[in-house]
Amino acid sequence: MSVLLGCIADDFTGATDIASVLRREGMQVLQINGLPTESVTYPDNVDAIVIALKSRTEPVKEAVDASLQACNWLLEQGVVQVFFKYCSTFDCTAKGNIGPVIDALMARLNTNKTIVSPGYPVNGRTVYGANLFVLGVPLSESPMKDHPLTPMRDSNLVRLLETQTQAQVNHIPWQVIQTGEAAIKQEFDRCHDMKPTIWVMDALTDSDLIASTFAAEDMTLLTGGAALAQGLPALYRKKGWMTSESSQNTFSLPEGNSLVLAGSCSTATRGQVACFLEQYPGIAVDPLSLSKDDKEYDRLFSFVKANIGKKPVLVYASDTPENVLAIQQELGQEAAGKLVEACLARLAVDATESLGVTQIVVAGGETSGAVVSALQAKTLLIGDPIEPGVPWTILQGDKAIGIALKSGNFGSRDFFLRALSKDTGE
Ligand SMILES: Nc1ncnc2c1ncn2[C@@H]1O[C@H](COP(=O)(O)OP(=O)(O)OP(=O)(O)O)[C@@H](O)[C@H]1O
Ligand SMILES: O=C(O)[C@@H](O)C(=O)CO
Repeated sequence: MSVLLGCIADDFTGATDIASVLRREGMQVLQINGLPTESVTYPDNVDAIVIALKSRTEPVKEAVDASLQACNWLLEQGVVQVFFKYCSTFDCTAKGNIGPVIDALMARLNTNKTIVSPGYPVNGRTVYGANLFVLGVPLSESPMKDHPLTPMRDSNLVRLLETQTQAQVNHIPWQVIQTGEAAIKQEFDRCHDMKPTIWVMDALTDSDLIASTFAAEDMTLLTGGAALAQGLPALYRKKGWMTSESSQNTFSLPEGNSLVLAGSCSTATRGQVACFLEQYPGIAVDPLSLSKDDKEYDRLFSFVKANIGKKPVLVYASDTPENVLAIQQELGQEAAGKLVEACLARLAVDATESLGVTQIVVAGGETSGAVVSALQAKTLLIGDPIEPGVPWTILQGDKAIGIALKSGNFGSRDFFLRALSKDTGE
């Protein structure tokens, strides 16, 4: 059997996150950026394909259509399970897109049951009593309440989902989950409803997540954060679908200059920006000037040009919630986001074309989507993780470019420095 698992990720950092988890557990993984085109080919030994969409904040219909197209393509490749990967902080808007995409995928896969499990213990995301916690703080009291695009103001996953899905939403408490696979299966079996049903799964530890995937072995659709996927390679080995560890991709980062582009305004990214600036040069984007004419872009590019070389350079739009709000009130939330994303994406293209940049670290999922799309690489090869959930990858395009896509909230304070001092491969 070849491709076993097909993942549909709603943003690009989320895609490299789940790809990295599957690779760590011994799968050969291919990441496709955007919807696959006819020209996409892959080796026979690929076990899992991750399709990176930029559907988290798109209008519902567009997100559903793109997810269905991705699902159809994955089914054509013969996958046995489909995994809808969303953020471990359940990032969504009031309208979706998590619920509507799950509904559409359930209908497409002709199934009436799935699970929702965003927990990611190693990165501090846990679910208890159907409430999502970030480093022990309820989601709605965590910095996610001020996210520029998807402010999360409710921590209860059942309540959040009920406003977004047509399905029945049930909950399996941790007291059941921690007793293991058999008890969880009994919970699933108690439901004889023909109505589509989603179970929100509590998860405090990796073992809880692994028990959940084993209990859900017959479900054709799984949904959750990247950590939920960690048990799948072992499950597939148990079923005899995967016999051994696949040979892994090995690569060295291409020699050249390094650029860090930060479009995330998360607390973690702002700390990483401050840490980087203690040692290396960086420049802040001024979104208001950017909205007026090209002078702001020229200022940023000139700074990068003047400073890049032996040292890495940082360009960041990351700012405090108050300042971001002020910019959004002036320019509009979506327009401000797109403007900043387009600027950082343009810098990535110009720096790789004319400043010898071959290593790029991007912070932020939407920002990563914009940068990778602008670099026009259809596939990514996944390397070793720099920190949990953030691997180095190599863009498969005309030029070899190493790129690390860091989820806004991930990484330690010195993440950018660690990323740029680390080579990858086996
Ligand atoms: N100063 C700013 N003013 C307004 N919008 C900004 C500013 N800086 C960044 N943005 C926008 O905020 C959004 C941040 O989203 P992004 O997904 O890149 O980061 P994140 O949400 O922290 O990361 P992740 O999705 O991986 O958790 C982007 O659309 C970006 O362009
Ligand atoms: O799950 C996470 O937190 C990340 O993979 C992500 O999706 C950030 O955008």
